[in-house]
Amino acid sequence: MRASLIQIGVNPDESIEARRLRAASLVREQRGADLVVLPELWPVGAFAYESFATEAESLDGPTYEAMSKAAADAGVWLHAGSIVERDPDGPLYNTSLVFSPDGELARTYRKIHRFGFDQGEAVMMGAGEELVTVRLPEATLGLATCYDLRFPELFRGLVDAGATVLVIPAGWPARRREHWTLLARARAVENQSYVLACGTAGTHAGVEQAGHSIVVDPWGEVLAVAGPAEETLTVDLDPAKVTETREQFPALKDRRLGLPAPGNRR
Ligand SMILES: O=C(O)CCC(=O)C(=O)O
Repeated sequence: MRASLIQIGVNPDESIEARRLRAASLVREQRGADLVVLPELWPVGAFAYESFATEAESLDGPTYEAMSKAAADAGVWLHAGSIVERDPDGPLYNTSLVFSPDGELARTYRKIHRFGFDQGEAVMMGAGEELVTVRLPEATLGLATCYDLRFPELFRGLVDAGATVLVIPAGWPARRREHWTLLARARAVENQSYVLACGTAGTHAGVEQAGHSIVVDPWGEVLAVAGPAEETLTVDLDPAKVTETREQFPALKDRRLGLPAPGNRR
């Protein structure tokens, strides 16, 4: 199963329209891959809070249009990263779009853990309430976005729902790059799953992006890692390795769930 992670640059000197065209053409170049992944909020930039309301799109908006065509032209499964979704009946959401190789919108995922504490995304966007997996012929994707990476219980939920490849588009800041790499490897090891973590490159809204998109196998080995600049990583995954790892080192079977809360026993 060949996966390509497009670590696209999000510098403000490029218009959103131009970036959409460029992203579509980068996706088309990945013909021959099984799965292509773009990062979080790449059209607008994850920290461009002042543009969220004006650049919000409906689920059949311009990013949908461009990515649906690009997936169909390339004949690939496309995790098109996320957009600022305008829900006509609700708040804005940070929503990922996954397309099948015929360009159909297969699933959407609204980011569950909003970043910013009491500011930014955390107050400007609604929180997703649903775990999402996507069945591909070779693997089951478990979807998460950026800050979600810090919440291991989300990934356990995805694994319990059958996920074998955890896909994490992000707009991670450079100043916490160590956390990004460490958490991506931790999520792979503890869940005995592939991790595809695709970040953005460049600087926007004054926030330097970490880049360093990373692919980790179910044993925690780093298969590929990008540099800080725009780059596409292409990696061959072996879906059987998930089953093998889970059978040969069956730690997931040793979980002890439902233990009582701490008591007062001495
Ligand atoms: O958790 C972090 O350090 C970064 C999270 C983030 O930038 C985001 O979710 O947009």
